Amino acid sequence: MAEPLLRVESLSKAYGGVQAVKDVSFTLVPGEILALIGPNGAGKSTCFNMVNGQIEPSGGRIFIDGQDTAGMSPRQIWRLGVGRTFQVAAVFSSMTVRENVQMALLSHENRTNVFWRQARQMESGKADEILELIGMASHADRPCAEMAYGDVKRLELAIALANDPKLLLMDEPAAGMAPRERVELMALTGRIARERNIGVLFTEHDMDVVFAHADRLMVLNRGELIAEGDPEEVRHNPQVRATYLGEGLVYDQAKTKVTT
Ligand SMILES: Nc1ncnc2c1ncn2[C@@H]1O[C@H](COP(=O)(O)OP(=O)(O)OP(=O)(O)O)[C@@H](O)[C@H]1O
Repeated sequence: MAEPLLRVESLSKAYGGVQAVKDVSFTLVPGEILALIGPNGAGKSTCFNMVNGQIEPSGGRIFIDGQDTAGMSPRQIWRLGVGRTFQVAAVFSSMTVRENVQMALLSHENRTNVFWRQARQMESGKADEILELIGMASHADRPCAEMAYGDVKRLELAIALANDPKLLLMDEPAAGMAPRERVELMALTGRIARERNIGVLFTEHDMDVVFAHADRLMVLNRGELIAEGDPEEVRHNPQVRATYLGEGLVYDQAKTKVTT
């Protein structure tokens, strides 16, 4: 069988006496949208940050495209073709939309040392292609400081795409966005991921976003993977229902609305 894009084997992380992640294993194939969900403190961010190299695992192994990432820095992992977006959008607000994407492209090619005057001329065609892809071509010359938060989050997706990722890690991509914008951002991400065969691993608290856009879900509780499957399987899993009901969350109301 072909090597999955991401293979996680028996991943664990302990902080002193706190076992944040326990023996978690899963795979992700190209073009697949995989959501990692769970109540607060379940271990989602810890898992995520082990995959992107920010946290060193206490045990287990992570393979990206068959390559063991043990001992690699976040930069080395990024170079394997791993793009990421953050809970709080990270863009240069003093630059325009196009300049932000140009910087990301130059960074991908290790050319951020060129003078900015020169850099402005470089990669503008490719930057415009990416902006076209995410529907922001008409915003190219706008300073980021003037943009609405939803547009900044879309730009962040463009920056992650500049690295030509095989794997995209999205930590609560919809946090802080209006409900309609959240659904639109994930629909856009899903479309691009399927078109370009990019595997996406994302964490999200908004169950509308998760159930509408994930191909597959994994549920963590107290560091352990308690369920895995397609949205319908996970929705009807008794252990998952008990976990979420314990948190005061009900997610099977009309249109998978979350109420707390
Ligand atoms: N640096 C740290 N030192 C000690 N304990 C930590 C540290 N980081 C996380 N933890 C603990 O590990 C557990 C998992 O935390 P983590 O942030 O991964 O959960 P999460 O599912 O991402 O939560 P949230 O949804 O609230 O972001 C929690 O009990 C948390 O308190």
